[in-house]
Amino acid sequence: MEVTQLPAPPDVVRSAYAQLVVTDVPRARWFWVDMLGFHVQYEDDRALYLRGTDELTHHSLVLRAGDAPALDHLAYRVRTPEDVDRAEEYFTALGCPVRRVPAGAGTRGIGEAVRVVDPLGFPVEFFHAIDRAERLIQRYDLRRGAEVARMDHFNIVVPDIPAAYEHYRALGFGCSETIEGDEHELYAAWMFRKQTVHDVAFTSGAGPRMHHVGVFAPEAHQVLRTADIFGSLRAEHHIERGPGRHGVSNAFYLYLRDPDGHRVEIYTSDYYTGDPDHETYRWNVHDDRRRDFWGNAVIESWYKEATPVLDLDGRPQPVVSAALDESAVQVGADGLGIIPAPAAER
Ligand SMILES: O=S(=O)(O)c1ccc(O)c(O)c1
Ligand SMILES: [Ca+2]
Ligand SMILES: [Fe+2]
Repeated sequence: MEVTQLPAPPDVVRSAYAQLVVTDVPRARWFWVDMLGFHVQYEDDRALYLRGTDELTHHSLVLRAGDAPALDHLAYRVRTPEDVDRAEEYFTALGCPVRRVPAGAGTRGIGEAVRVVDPLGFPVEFFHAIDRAERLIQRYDLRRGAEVARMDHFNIVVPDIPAAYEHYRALGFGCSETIEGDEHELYAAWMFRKQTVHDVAFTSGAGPRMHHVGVFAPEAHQVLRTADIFGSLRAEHHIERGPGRHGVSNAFYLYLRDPDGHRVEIYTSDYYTGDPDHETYRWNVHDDRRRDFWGNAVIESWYKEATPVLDLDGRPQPVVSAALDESAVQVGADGLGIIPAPAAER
């Protein structure tokens, strides 16, 4: 049987923005602007267009009003206007739902774009043109809370990690780290186009669902200060996991849940991955330093809870249950309270 050649994939530069549905815009503004320190590039009573201090383009997060919390779409910036056409051709050839979004007809500040439901069931936009924005990098007088610098990555919940890995490999993403079983079955993977640990990562579970957006803070100090601020304001119930040091990525982290339950990670101090022969670092699922380098337990809600995603017409996508469940793997302190015997002294 003739193997049909897929057209060239779009040249993805980076994970660029997420558009989330929130049920109360003023409450979301308190969390994402007042507490995390995102800058408001544009707002009205139905939506907030936000960006971090280092971001020179219109936004990296859109919060729009809706009846139920959901991911409206993830968006990757592509290198050229022609890559928007390549995205249309590539995902059409894959048999995915594809919709052209003319400049001005979609998300404010974004030019010509293509939206697809990708093979993993996620609503994803590919765009090149985005409005420039005022340089805020050295406006220390405007920094607040977590002092969010930029959007760093998307983490998505998928029932089939190998399928997600193959899809993003075909899009030209590198793989910086994985979590694997004793027979090398894939439990999680971190993949990149920009030269850091990841633009996208996969958590095993019922999907398609969005696990979290990861936002970069300048240093560990901001991560700790964020936890202190939430504590000071009797908002500590928004803290879900951390602060801590990741095994995978080596980043210092804190996970929060926003008023609609959307998960956000305040993340800093990962590493460079830009050399052409960069090698994947592989963790064993039984290594209890993989998710927290100090062995702190991963709270069950972190594995189980995630945000529903919409199709191109705004309808919630049905989810498929996972093949592998990392939280069920009998490992050290991951919520099972079983402290392993000390590893043999090296
Ligand atoms: O918990 S993990 O160390 O696996 C991890 C590493 C990097 C991330 O961005 C993350 O969300 C989770
Ligand atoms: Ca553990
Ligand atoms: Fe993350």
